[in-house]
Amino acid sequence: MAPGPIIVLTGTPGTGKTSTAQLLASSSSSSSLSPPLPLQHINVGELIRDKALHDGWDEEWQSWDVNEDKVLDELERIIDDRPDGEGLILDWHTCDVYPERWPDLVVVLRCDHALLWERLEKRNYPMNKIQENNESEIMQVVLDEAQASYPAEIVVELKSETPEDMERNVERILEWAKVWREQRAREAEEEG
Ligand SMILES: Nc1ncnc2c1ncn2[C@@H]1O[C@H](COP(=O)(O)OP(=O)(O)OP(=O)(O)O)[C@@H](O)[C@H]1O
Repeated sequence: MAPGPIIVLTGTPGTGKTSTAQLLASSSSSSSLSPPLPLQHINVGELIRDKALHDGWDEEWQSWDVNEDKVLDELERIIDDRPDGEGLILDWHTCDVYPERWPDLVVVLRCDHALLWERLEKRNYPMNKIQENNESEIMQVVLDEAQASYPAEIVVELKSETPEDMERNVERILEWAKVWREQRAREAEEEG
């Protein structure tokens, strides 16, 4: 069986990547598709912390000083070693570090900036980080980054402000994955 799709799920911190990726992964494994199309959730931020893919802790920004080469090597291992038929969801607040050939779909989650401010405040983010992320969301930095890094036809922007938005987004991505697999199977058949 061919490998499943690589879905880059990105957006400003707090837009809902991890919540969406968790729902997407669990919905994909419980869906009635035959054969199944499981999507494994990779929380890249957690991977960086757990596997020390960084060069230390930045006190001012309260974040890891990410070592991109180590991150890419680790992700490449995960991509190569995944079981046949399994897709991946790469959940991270940045997306331009991946090689262009990796993603089959790039989803950029968007959220009203006032709502984002509240979400980050609830998480006790330091003020400089709340402000930076808020400005970044207003200026659509992550969307611009995605559009500059990947072909327009694979980049989609989805609103993620309510639980209903999240459910709708998960349904849309699952539907996309199903069609993506059907197209791949047709192409493989044509190639003989
Ligand atoms: N669509 C949504 N509707 C309502 N609440 C949401 C939605 N998406 C996320 N949230 C809430 O916003 C907060 C941040 O969500 P989440 O951790 O998924 O964001 P994130 O983009 O992964 O953040 P980070 O990049 O910092 O990991 C959580 O409390 C979550 O429950």
